[in-house]
Amino acid sequence: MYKPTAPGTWKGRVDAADGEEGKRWHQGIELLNLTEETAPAEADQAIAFLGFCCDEGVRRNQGREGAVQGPVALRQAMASFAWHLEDDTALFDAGDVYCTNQNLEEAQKQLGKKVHALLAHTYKTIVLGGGHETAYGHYLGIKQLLPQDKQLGIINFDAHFDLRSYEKQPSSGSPFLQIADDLLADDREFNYLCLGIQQYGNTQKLFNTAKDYGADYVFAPAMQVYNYEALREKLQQFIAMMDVLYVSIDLDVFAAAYAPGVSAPAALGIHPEIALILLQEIISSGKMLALDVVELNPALDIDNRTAKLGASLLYHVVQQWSQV
Ligand SMILES: N=CN[C@@H](CCC(=O)O)C(=O)O
Ligand SMILES: [Mn+2]
Ligand SMILES: [Mn+2]
Repeated sequence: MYKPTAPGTWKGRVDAADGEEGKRWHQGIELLNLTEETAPAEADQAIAFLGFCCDEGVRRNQGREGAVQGPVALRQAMASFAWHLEDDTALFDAGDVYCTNQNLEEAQKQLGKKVHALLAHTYKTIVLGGGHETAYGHYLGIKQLLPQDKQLGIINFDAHFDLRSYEKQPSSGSPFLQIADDLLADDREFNYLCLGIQQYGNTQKLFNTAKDYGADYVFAPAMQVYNYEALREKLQQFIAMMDVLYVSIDLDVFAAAYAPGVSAPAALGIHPEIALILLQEIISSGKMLALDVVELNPALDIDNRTAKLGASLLYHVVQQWSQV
């Protein structure tokens, strides 16, 4: 269910004549094997990628399968990024958790264990999905690190609430209701802010569930750069009440022109620019503990456009997160 990344996986352009100045991510990233006892991160700033290779959530949610290839495509899209990280920063690839035999529940538990191993050893964790069922596994790892008196804030860039019932079975449509119920059972608050919601993409039932659980949200049409001050204000108010933030980026929040490679593309989805600006706000708070990028379906992508968008957002996340 877990495999470390094989040497040679990260490959790309080499500017040999430029020496250290020509360095790219594939030449700087270090492989981390989580089957062995995890050692504390030695670098001041250690950022680790962990893949969740899973189609089962999307399959159960009547979606279009292919998210299992998400981590592979995101790594490829990141490999040739120019290296501009400070000397105190180290970048790691901690391998992949696989969903086997359609056993989503077990795969999520395994993901939680690996996330916990990374966070407990001071790695800043970035999970590469997988469908949005990735979020519940990610959360299972985060919650073990969360002191009882700390408020967890969840910020989800998504066209969808993903608050579907999991009574029959969990899926990519249910992770945030699972998280909510888990937090509430533990006498904690469910603080959930969804950015980029499509009214046409969520039934009345989902809006009612969002209301019942006190979820806050911004509709996709309001996610515009001209509306930045109002968005910033809302975000800052949310962040101010939280101690720790978990951020999830569902690539289907973006307009299909930018993100065709997802199970449920949004023709009127948001522009990447506003997400980038808001991500910068979030990271600069210094409260972000973990982040994931989910729902990339490389089989439906066009010229790796969606993979490159996810990867480029991660470039900026890594660049900024390593400095806070
Ligand atoms: N991960 C969640 N996905 C959406 C899919 C919507 C659709 O297929 O149209 C959801 O469940 O709401
Ligand atoms: Mn989602
Ligand atoms: Mn979505």
